Amino acid sequence: MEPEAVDAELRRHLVRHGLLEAAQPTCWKIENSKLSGRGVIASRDIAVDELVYADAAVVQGPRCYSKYLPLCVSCYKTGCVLFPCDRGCGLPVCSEVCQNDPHHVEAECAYLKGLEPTCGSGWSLELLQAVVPIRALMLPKELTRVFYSLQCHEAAQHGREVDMLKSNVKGDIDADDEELMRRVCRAMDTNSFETAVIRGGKSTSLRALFPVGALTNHQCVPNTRHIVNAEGELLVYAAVPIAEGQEITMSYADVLWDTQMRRHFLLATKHFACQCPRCTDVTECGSLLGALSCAIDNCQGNLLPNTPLSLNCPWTCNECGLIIKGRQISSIRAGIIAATEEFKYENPRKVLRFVNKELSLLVPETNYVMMEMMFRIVSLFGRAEGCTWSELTDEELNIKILYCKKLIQCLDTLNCGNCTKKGLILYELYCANAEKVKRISSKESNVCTLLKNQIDSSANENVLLEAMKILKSDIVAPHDYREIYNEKLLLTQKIEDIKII
Ligand SMILES: C[S@@+](CC[C@H](N)C(=O)[O-])C[C@H]1O[C@@H](n2cnc3c(N)ncnc32)[C@H](O)[C@@H]1O
Repeated sequence: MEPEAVDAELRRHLVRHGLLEAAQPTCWKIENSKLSGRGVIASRDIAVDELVYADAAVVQGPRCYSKYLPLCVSCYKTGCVLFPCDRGCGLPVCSEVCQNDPHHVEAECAYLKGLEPTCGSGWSLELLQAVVPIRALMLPKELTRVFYSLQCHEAAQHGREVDMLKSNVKGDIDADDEELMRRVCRAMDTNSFETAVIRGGKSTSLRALFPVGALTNHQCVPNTRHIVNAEGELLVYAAVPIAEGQEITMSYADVLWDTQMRRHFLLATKHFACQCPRCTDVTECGSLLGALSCAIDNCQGNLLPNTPLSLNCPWTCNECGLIIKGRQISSIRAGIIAATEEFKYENPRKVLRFVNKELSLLVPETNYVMMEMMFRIVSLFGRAEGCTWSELTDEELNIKILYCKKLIQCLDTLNCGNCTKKGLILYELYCANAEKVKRISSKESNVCTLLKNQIDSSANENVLLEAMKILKSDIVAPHDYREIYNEKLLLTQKIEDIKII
């Protein structure tokens, strides 16, 4: 579909959801992109932190990976007792209320019952994975049209949900329904976003199709960040100032991954070979996220790829000039990744021991695996079982603060601006600083130290404000963040009310 027609379709979608007034100007337009196909282009200068667009999902539901399942098909609760829906649709629910929820009864439940699931009195994980394309069948015509305006991966694996559906029911599927469901699967694999809902204080990962989001192309240093709010809307903000005519981009991969990791992921999941400025730069914008330690004794240099876009190129040390073949680099990388996998999901203290005793001997501190481990320690110190705030030693608290600063420095070197990851790390830094101030206040009686502590405490409030400016009402932020955010929001509203009175 031509950019102008897609632009009009998207505007109708946003107006239908009350996210745009008819004829209201926007700071974006859909045009042909220099990156690929069509893209979202800035129609005027956009300031940092300005809302670029808010988008509503056309369809939302369980992800198609058993890792994120099972869950209740109605409320999406996980980690609870699930039982098969009494109506015999073959899907799991967690309560009578969920079983009788009209959204479930009138949609996937009615459709599946008609097809006679083969799981008998049980429920099927495979049918649960097919819920999103089934839900798309119930959408009004103007919404199914959206799926035909989007780019779609054509490979055979995109549509396995429909294959799973067919092998789990006795009845025949209407040919038109199958065609639409396969289109939906392909469109979801190309364009869907990971979203989440909070149930029982825990977040469940879901997938959703946001049409304007689906037109937003990728860059490894994107100029936006995005959050999903409690209403399930996608909110896209400028992470850096964006000039009129520039393409609005987001990252489909983790910004802290190195070039090989990101390019491999993008090729495998989104079927394109990224050639953005970061991917072509040997140092990855100076971050050295891909660098490996030189193999020569006492050499402090870094091994860097000669031509980063080619997977098997030789790597050269930037100090001593040592050249290592691409094949050897691949096996070194594979060894590091395998060693890391073992510790990745361990208790954070074990991760820290691994970082200090093993990883630091294998890779320089700038390497992305190191960053990944630091991020894990930062996210879990203060929260994980056995490592709650009162259980952390002073030394561990200082390590958390140090890692927060290193991670922020890396994001700033990449020029990621006010990206979501920075917001999350700033919040962790705020929490760790606050704990440190609390500890000093309870131990000290020296007036000068207490005064300095008070100054540190008020400076720390600015760190919290910075984090809040970025994360806003993001539902995947830690639950204690969301509590603080809501409290501050309430306070601001009260002050506004007083001003009006
Ligand atoms: C969500 S769509 C983006 C919109 C798409 N350009 C269109 O015209 O509908 C994702 C697909 O766009 C393409 N794409 C996005 N960013 C790209 C980039 N930086 N370089 C090359 N292709 C890209 C890839 O084919 C990817 O699978």
